[in-house]
Amino acid sequence: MPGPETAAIQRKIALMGYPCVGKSSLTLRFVQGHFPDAYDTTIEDLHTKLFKFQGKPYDLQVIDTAGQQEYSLFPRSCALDVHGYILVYAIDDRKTFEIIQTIHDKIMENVGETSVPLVLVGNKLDLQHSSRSVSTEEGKKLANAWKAAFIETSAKDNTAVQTIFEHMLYEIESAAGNIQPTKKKECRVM
Ligand SMILES: Nc1nc2c(ncn2[C@@H]2O[C@H](COP(=O)(O)OP(=O)(O)OP(=O)(O)O)[C@@H](O)[C@H]2O)c(=O)[nH]1
Repeated sequence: MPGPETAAIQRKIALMGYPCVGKSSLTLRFVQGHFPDAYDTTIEDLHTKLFKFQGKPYDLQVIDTAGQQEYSLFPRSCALDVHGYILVYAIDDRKTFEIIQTIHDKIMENVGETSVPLVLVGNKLDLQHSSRSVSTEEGKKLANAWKAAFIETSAKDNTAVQTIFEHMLYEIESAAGNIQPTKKKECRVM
């Protein structure tokens, strides 16, 4: 006889960052497995995905936010019941990296907890040889200052996209005391 089914663990994750850094492309790559070929400005989308992490089933809700500029208001949907934040910049666009600090500060102001699970993502890694303008070291340093995980990805080439969400769940579950950190916290870079 089959055993009782394990209920999926529900976690809500928000992607934030300047417009055009690839938040929707990363989300669609992860949720639907493809790279959209047309750019479509996001108002705000909520996606769901069943995902297995460390042998456990997760029911993920992924909020793909409208891109935030310097003076954008903090999205209300990101203020409540969000377990972790994925902050995205594009490695070929310095402005998107500079603004990620402002977005980080707004998260801290609005969520009001000292420790918030965060993953910093440098997207568009496929452009690293032609037009990189933010170094890996700079990304790593910022993530260290925030005590966040760090990863460089390409939604286009499907480089390390799933790893973003594994890092996110690791940050969420270790902050909640549900898993033991395996080693002293450090950046995980692909
Ligand atoms: N080269 C490259 N282009 C990418 C990558 N990810 C996204 N893009 C392109 O960047 C543009 C913006 O992508 P989106 O995913 O719509 O960006 P977004 O951050 O969701 O944008 P907003 O909805 O305006 O906030 C599109 O033209 C994508 O094709 C990537 O990994 N590499």
